[in-house]
Amino acid sequence: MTAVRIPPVAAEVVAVRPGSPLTGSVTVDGSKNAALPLLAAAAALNRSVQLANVPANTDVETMVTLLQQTGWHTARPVSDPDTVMILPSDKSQPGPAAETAARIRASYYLVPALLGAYGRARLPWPGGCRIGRRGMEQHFKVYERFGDRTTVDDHGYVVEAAASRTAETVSITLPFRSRGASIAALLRAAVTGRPLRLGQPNLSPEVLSVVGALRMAGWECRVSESVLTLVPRPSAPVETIAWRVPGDKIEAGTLACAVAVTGGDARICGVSGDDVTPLVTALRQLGVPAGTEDGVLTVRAQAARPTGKPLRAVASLAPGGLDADFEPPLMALALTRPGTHLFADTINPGRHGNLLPQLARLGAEIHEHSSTECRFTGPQYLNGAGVEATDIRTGSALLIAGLTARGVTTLGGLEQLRRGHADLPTKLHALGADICEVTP
Ligand SMILES: CC(=O)N[C@H]1[C@@H](OP(=O)(O)OP(=O)(O)OC[C@H]2O[C@@H](n3ccc(=O)[nH]c3=O)[C@H](O)[C@@H]2O)O[C@H](CO)[C@@H](O)[C@@H]1O
Ligand SMILES: C=C(OP(=O)(O)O)C(=O)O
Repeated sequence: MTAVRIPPVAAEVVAVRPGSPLTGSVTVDGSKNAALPLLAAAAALNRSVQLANVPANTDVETMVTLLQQTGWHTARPVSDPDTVMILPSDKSQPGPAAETAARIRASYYLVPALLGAYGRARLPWPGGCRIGRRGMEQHFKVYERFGDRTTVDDHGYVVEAAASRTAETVSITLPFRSRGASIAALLRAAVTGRPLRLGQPNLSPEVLSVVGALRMAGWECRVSESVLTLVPRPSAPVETIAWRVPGDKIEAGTLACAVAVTGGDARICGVSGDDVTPLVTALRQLGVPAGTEDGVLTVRAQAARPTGKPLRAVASLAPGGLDADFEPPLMALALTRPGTHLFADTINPGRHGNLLPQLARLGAEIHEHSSTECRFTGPQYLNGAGVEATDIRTGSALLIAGLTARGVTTLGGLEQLRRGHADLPTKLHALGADICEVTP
């Protein structure tokens, strides 16, 4: 199959089939799930921020549009299109368009910036992937601890800023390590200037990149597993701040699983080793040699020795836990490896409901113990079929499965895949995958 590069927006499906082992070197984009809160953090500080390594996926474009709709100015230097400048709000814009905000889950990161600029935030319920209930009650508890008022209705929610100002420390302990609620607390503290003591914080790389950004903006931040504290420094710097979006750990993990499934050897560049440690552990458990050094994730599946050991992939919000978004690509890989493997994701309770029926179309036999836990025995030999990217990671997992499924696999629903990855098929092609974008 000839790989033809067509402008992404034109393709209706991606076709993929087995070919040679993937080899070579590829660089990941900046992380979508870190870029989204960093863009919102820039708006919350209401200072000039230069954010580098911003990925060109559609969720990030949506967030930039939301900033523009709510009065922030954004610019991309022609010489460096991966950099976005975010400039203070002119406070003359209407609120975000509900239909734009409803396209992504992460619109909730904008609440603190909107409270700082307008004293009020009205947003629709989180959109994005349909992967189960996405509550916000912990976000609301955070805002209420800052004295804000929250109200909800069928369409969404309203947060109104506290009427009175105080410099008192805000102390909150989260009942579970929610990433979204942790970032809400950090950004609300940044807007109000109030010291924060956050118990049971989420310490994922995405939260830590916001912590790093606030430190650069002059905040003192201490982090331990049990508590995170944030204190404003009396004389914070005022010039433009330069932040960088970390490399996309999930894109790196996805490419690593793709290389491994084909028995290839490749270098995946631009990602912090710490961010992919749980993924590397899972690859090794499946007998795939993998390691990280100096921002490069190396996979040497040509030397793989299937272990037959069971993989227990349980998504977790705990520090160092397996990010739920690593699970779908790992599942596509584990299907081809000997052993009886268990996958559980209670963080995104609708994910298995998306992914498993699509893998079944390729002939996968997976036993569902419950809606969030399943078990299967590999190796399984899949057959190409027409499948749908019903969420971002289901889409990327199906591309990995298509690299081994006999015949051709065609993946539709590309708008989901592109929400999270600007050009995953192009990166797979750069490693030698037999993949092409097809327009009718
Ligand atoms: C845009 C983005 O970065 N999304 C990621 C983020 O989601 P998200 O920001 O939703 O992750 P959280 O850690 O906040 O939430 C974990 C789970 O708890 C639920 N919850 C959260 C807060 C709340 O007040 N009530 C509530 O029910 C969420 O809907 C989710 O099902 O982290 C997840 C893993 O941690 C990833 O799989 C998502 O890809
Ligand atoms: C679930 C994801 O995204 P979102 O929460 O933005 O839909 C994801 O990034 O895989």
